[in-house]
Amino acid sequence: MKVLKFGGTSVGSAANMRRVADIIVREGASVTVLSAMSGTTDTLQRIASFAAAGGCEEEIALLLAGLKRKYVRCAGELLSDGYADASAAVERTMERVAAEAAAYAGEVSQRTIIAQGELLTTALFTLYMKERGCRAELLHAPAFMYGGEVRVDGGVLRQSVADAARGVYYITQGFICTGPDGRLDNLGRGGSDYSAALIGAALGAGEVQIWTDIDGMHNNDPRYVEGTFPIRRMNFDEAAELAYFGAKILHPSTIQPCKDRGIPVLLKNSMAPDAPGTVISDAEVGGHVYRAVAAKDGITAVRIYSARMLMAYGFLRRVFEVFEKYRTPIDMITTSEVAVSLTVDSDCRLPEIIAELSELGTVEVDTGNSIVCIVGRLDHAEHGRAREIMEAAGDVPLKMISYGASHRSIALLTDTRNRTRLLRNLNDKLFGKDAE
Ligand SMILES: Nc1ncnc2c1ncn2[C@@H]1O[C@H](COP(=O)(O)OP(=O)(O)O)[C@@H](O)[C@H]1O
Ligand SMILES: N[C@@H](CC(=O)OP(=O)(O)O)C(=O)O
Repeated sequence: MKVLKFGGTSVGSAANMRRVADIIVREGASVTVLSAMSGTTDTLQRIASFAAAGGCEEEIALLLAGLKRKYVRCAGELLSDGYADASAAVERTMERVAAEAAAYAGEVSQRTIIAQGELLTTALFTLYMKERGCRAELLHAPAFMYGGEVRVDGGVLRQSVADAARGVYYITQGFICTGPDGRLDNLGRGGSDYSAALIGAALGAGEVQIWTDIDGMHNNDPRYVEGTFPIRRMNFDEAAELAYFGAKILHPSTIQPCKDRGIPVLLKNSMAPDAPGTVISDAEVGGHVYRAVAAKDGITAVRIYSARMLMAYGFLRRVFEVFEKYRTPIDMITTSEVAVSLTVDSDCRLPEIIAELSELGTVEVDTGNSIVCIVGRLDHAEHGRAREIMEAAGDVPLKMISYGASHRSIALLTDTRNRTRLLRNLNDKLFGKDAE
């Protein structure tokens, strides 16, 4: 059984959706997970923000009209028999978003609004599959996907896809789920990859395929660095480190469910389906020491100075408890005699966190940073690795270095203004022309 996921760019137009349908049929996909057409979730998020601010009816109407045009045009180019159903679905969705925005009731409305992109895209695409003569069925992901302590109701899911072996193509939404309060919720931005991995794991799939707009995981971020190349095979742990530290192609939580069940993950290009892509599995991959570099922006560094830390135990526990209380994960951490520095990628609870940390010592907050992570076989017993990396970084100022927690990665913190230069320096020095 194969589970395939297509990202927003892969379903971003009628032409791309046709390509996606070809791939689904060619691969014999049992379950297909779709994101919303590219740009939709951002627009819905903006509508929700305007609704939260209040008094922005015009802005909301303008955004809704744009969305409606995009979906109606797509339906027009894609469908003939199914067009009337599709445009009725578009109309209903726009009305629902408008009503939710008008009666905005905080986070619950926000979640409902941003869920509509996946719901509409999958509805449209299922109509198209049917029009092509395929036996396609639309599955409502929140019926089996749960957020909070994320889980899939395997019983409900297996029952829902019972006819997969008889050639039915099941289409479902990535990203969305039922929240702990029983209402529509989501798995966080970019979460459709995670949906596919969870569904694959729950069904014991033979393979999870993540289809995007690039030929697999590259050795560096192609948005900032020229001459990057795809990595053909990766180990689960390497891929997890890269996704965690920013490789945008993969949501950070995607690898674990597949690793737990030993299910290979393939990263493929929907614009070039015959390109080999990247295979991620539990096989140890030999070869070059340095595998890839990734960057994550929007990082805030928090430093806590306290003489009480000197020779004390229990201090770090108290610091961690504050982050735990506000459900804010820590990415990097370094300590000195009287200070601890750590980084977070979410600043939504930062005011409360800082207020509580201030009871432990003097707190300094430094925003606008990036983590750049080098992933490879970084055997700590080998001579000269750290020097090699530092020399490659060159004169880029580094604010924190995290080395030693894993044999697979070293993470560097720098001001985001230096991120591209650091990525390029590392690319030039750590990856020779013959690297893959
Ligand atoms: N290491 C990397 N390898 C491949 N792509 C990367 C990497 N880092 C960043 N990217 C970017 O990620 C993009 C794909 O992002 P993604 O969110 O998966 O798209 P979608 O969900 O629309 O399919 C690529 O177009 C590429 O620019
Ligand atoms: N549509 C959601 C979920 C998602 O995963 O999208 P994509 O696969 O296009 O990154 C988002 O934009 O966050």
